[in-house]
Amino acid sequence: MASRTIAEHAEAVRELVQPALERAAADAPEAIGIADPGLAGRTAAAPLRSAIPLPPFDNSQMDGYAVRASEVAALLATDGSRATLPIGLTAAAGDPPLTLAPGTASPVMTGAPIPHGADAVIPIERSDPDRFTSLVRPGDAPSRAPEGTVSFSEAPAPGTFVRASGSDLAQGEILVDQGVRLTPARIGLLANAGISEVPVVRLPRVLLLATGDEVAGAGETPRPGQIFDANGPLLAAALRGAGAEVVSRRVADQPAAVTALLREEAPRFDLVVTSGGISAGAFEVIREALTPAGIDFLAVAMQPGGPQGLGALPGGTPVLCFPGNPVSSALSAEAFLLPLLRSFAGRTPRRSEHRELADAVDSPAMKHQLRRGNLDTDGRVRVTPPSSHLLADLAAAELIAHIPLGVTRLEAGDTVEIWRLDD
Ligand SMILES: Nc1nc2c(c(=O)[nH]1)N[C@H]1C(S)=C(S)[C@@H](COP(=O)(O)OP(=O)(O)OC[C@H]3O[C@@H](n4cnc5c(N)ncnc54)[C@H](O)[C@@H]3O)O[C@H]1N2
Ligand code: MOO
Repeated sequence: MASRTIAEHAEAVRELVQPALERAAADAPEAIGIADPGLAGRTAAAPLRSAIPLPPFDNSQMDGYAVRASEVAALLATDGSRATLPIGLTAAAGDPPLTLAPGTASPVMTGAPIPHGADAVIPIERSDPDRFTSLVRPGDAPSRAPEGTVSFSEAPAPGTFVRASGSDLAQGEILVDQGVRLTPARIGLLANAGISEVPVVRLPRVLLLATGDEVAGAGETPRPGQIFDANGPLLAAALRGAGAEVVSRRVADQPAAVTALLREEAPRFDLVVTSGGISAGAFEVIREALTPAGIDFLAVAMQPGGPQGLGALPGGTPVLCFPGNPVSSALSAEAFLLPLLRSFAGRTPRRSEHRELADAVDSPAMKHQLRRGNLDTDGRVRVTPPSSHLLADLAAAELIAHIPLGVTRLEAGDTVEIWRLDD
């Protein structure tokens, strides 16, 4: 069996899978409602521009009085310490804009349209009295008229506490560009501009096949010798988390059953991922079913995750075959597939850092070793044992430490590359 480096196999997987992802991106976009939580994390399929300026109209940044700055300045120039103005009609948020009568100050609430004629807002706490004494809105009974006066001791500069129309985004500007991932803030921005449906790139569709007669599904009663399926749910979660739509199937250890299932179902998917049944045993269902179809089974110089398979199925759908040990399956996805899906979904790659090891680590000379671990309180890397059935250790890990090919031992204090498993 030929043995490849992680980088070489990652490149082979990229060459196989990337064209399928690109075909998915070229498909007709899906429209998702702006308030649908499923919009989060999707990718915009077209540039979206704002039909309106944001904010759409000049509005107040404070609860206070809308004034003409020049009138307040002129009164202060005369009196020296106080500018006193009759109180005008009140502008509340949601009201249509009113007109500020000359020589008056209008109570205005945060978010309310700045009255025509006003050009500044004086916050209520800088007004005398520092509470509203007369609040009459244009729609109130005709018999009611605003009463009393309000005084100010400072003249605001024009524009003070006015949120100008278009100051967030001008009309016609791009809200979200094509290919951009829809974060909560971007969804909020689109909503603010009145977009009700967003065209998004359809998700890559992955058929996930967990094999193994020893594997019982959730809710089943395992027979003696059986274990519960960990890889199906683990890989489904990993692929979904990286931005794929996943359909999971379990199949008996019969090559004919695998072949029939794939012939029937694979053409509807962008990618097939299998777990288990690919190594040197006597009953390697995936290897037996797919070798005649030209799928390549090989060894990557990597532990865990050494045995791998890849190729295109007869209908053209690419298939990746991961080894059955749960940690091997998880790290195969982590090393080869998730980076492609994350990048397709507009996500940043896993953060890679270099950190000191807390303890010495041994590693086979001819393999990259991917050890799971955590940072200790001094920020040094502490790894767990290497066996690929230790799923509880992976579940508790915050990082993967990469001990490169050719390195047999790293001492405490040596630097090691880590990938952070933040999300
Ligand atoms: N003689 C050799 N034996 C093995 C070799 C080898 O080179 N020579 N490689 C070992 C390595 S490394 C790995 S990894 C495994 C890979 O084997 P398979 O991909 O064929 O996987 P299985 O044999 O089907 O299963 C391995 C292991 O994982 C458990 N498993 C499988 N599916 C699931 C699942 N869905 N959920 C939970 N656990 C699962 C399965 O019961 C086995 O214990 O081969 C080594 N052997
Ligand atoms: O490669 Mo296996 O994945 O070491 O356990």
